[in-house]
Amino acid sequence: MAEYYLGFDLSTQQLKGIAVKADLKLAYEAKVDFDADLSKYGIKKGVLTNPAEGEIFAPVAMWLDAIDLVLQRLKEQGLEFSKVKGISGAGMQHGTVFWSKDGETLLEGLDAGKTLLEQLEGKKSAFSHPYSPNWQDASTQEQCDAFDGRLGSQERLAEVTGSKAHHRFSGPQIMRFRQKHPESYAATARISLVSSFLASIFLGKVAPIDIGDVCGMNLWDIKKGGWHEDLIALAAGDKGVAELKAKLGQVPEDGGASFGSISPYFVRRYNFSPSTSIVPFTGDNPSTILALPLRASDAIVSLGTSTTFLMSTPQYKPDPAYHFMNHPATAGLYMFMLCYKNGGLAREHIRDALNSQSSDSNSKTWDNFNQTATSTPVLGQTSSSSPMRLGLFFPRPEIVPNVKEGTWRYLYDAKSDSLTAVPPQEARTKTEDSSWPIPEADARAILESQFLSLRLRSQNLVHKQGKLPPQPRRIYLVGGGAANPAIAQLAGEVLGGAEGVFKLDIGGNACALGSAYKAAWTGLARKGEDFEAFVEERWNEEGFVKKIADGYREGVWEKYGEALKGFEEVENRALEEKGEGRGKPKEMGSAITRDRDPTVKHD
Ligand SMILES: Nc1ncnc2c1ncn2[C@@H]1O[C@H](COP(=O)(O)OP(=O)(O)O)[C@@H](O)[C@H]1O
Ligand SMILES: O=C(CO)[C@@H](O)[C@H](O)COP(=O)(O)O
Repeated sequence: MAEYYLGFDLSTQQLKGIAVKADLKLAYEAKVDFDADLSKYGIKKGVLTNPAEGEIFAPVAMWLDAIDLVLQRLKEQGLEFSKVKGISGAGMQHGTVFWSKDGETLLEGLDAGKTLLEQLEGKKSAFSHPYSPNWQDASTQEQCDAFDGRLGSQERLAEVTGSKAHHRFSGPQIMRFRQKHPESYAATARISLVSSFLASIFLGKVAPIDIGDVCGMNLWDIKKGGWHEDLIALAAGDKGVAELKAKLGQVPEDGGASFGSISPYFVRRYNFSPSTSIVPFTGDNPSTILALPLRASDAIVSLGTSTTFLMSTPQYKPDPAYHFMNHPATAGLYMFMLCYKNGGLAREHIRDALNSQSSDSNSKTWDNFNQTATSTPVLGQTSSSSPMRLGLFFPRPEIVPNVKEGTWRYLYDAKSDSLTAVPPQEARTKTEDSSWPIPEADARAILESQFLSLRLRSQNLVHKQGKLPPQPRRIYLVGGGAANPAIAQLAGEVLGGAEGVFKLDIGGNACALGSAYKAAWTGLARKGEDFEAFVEERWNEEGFVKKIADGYREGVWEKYGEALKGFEEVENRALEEKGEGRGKPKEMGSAITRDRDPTVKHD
């Protein structure tokens, strides 16, 4: 009898669910698109905003609706839930859900004849606050300054927790929630991350936070393997340490140990077997690295709403310029991550500007954007001596670097190492128009800019590839943007990749797939078999991945290397003009000038 393992991904714009068989082959997949399916919540691109305070958040009720809907869709496709042996999942990182004092009782007593929404957001609410702060939120600069200051420096905070303070990280967010909504904070019995919220629904009680995802909070001491007392005191107020620890709960060390069996609600309502195991749900990025048997110097670029760059490494080399987190399945491994807020939506802005000039001005297709990006020469140079076009395109405040929203366009002369600002469109003359036609030149420039930033910050973590200079061995593209051939081409041109640029050829969602693999590993692995060995054994290279673009191109990769210095300077100018937070002048430099020896271990 076939048996299935389910993986979910609750991300910014969708909830996706997929089922794999024991050989890890994809069997079923379904999704709920929040804007298309649940527009009644008034969301746009999955979220609500309060621009006056830089707040971005999502209604928890919408996610409850989405869970019922995605299960219905999986059922309609023919998935027999009684054959599901294990469930895991992932949630967008950093977001918190605040459970009320009634939350756990309501979860435990769910009536299979009613929907989740009716019962958890009904007469009594399971939540002390109806919204979950979203990772795009930028309202916590004051709290971030306090977090960076508490341990003395951004470097020290990064050393202890894996990251300097970030607006979206749960610690600063919880601190602000306590300050802004003291009554709701007092009425909060438990706090979940988005991942552990989703696990809680399936488990029928509040599930623990996962060992990988907990590193996205600025509250967890990675080396100690426990909550950091001083940072908890900062978020909670000095007298509230024990209270906040109780709200957050214990974090199990083993990311693969089952939490127990599925809630009776899903047994009765959807006919799951009562023995279906609920396996720790982790963050969407940690889960994504589980979808591939990553080797040294392999990199994943996730092109969702955010752009993230992910590597799996045994080295813990924290720095304020990026993030380190515990690997979600294997103790002793870490996930290296860069995360950009201006990913998919920033590219869409330029796509829409180009399409608005065409006959079908409302078109949402990428053809125009792709054709324009690939027909523009490398860095916009018409000859090897003409200046390079370097830009930053941030319609929303950015994380890397920490600057407010804005657009910067510069012409860079690599020989004299000088930058000339391109004036805004309304103040431009005809000559300048040809040096940077807007929006045409933006199509290539935004892709180059996004990949140059990744290259700049990851160059210390990649190794020589045979005779080729240090660069990724393979680049794997995942997320919505991975479907785009122009993006794949530019990823290879800028970042290299000795073997090329690849994408998963199994379904549309690496993150949910990674979760389903974890559920399968927990259910099927031999005693002591680690996650990597389990996946490697079942890996079918031809069936699972597909090469979609060349990587390293001699001459082109080196040309982008010449642009890095100018690009770093463009970021510095943006930081000077619109940077946020303490330490803004250091933010960039540290990424390139610090130790260049990738073998150095910090203990
Ligand atoms: N063909 C395409 N080319 C470029 N970007 C695309 C394409 N298809 C989808 N996208 C982008 O993918 C994004 C959604 O990606 P997805 O990984 O599903 O998002 P999330 O996980 O953040 O909800 C959209 O914002 C869109 O910009
Ligand atoms: O904030 C981060 C990671 O630190 C984001 O990557 C979120 O985890 C959201 O991811 P997507 O919705 O873009 O997949």
